[in-house]
Amino acid sequence: MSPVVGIVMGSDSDWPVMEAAAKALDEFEIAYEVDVVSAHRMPREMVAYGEQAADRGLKVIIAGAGGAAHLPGMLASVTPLPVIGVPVPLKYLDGMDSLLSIVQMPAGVPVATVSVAGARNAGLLAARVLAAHDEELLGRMRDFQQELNDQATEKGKRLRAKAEGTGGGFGFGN
Ligand SMILES: Nc1c(C(=O)O)ncn1[C@@H]1O[C@H](COP(=O)(O)O)[C@@H](O)[C@H]1O
Repeated sequence: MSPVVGIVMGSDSDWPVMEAAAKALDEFEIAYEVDVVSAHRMPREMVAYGEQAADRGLKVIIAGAGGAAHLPGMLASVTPLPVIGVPVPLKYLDGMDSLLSIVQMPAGVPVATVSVAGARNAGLLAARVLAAHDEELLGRMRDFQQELNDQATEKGKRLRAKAEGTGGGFGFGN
């Protein structure tokens, strides 16, 4: 299967965070590619990647970067595809620098920014974008959401049982 999602990052040091996006796509059996593409360190290659992405068959780009994280925004400026930005936290500033570098895009150049280190949600959001035009994938996303619902309900049940054991505990669910 040829990749429909491009997962790119400013450095291979971002992979421990970005891996969660790949895992989410694996769960939905969505084909993706992974690469290092840095706006700062390899600007010409970055522009080429963004310009060619749609013609190569990609439908969504997930771009993660840390610090002065210009990669997601720069990619969004050269591709018509949806770009999801992942702020990668570095040693200093707890990812606030990455978040603010990605989230405040000028009007006309959107980047869908997820939370700091929120690569799993980036993968899930990419799956939802693809599911909008894919009934089968949409069904799997619904199943996934039901599973989340069931898990949360189960957690509530366990918590109430535990609280009842200590003399307290009540809830609206049964
Ligand atoms: N933010 C960017 C960009 C960019 O935005 O083009 N290129 C690399 N980087 C970031 O620099 C950090 C440190 O990289 P190194 O670990 O290679 O020194 C990484 O988080 C990377 O995403």
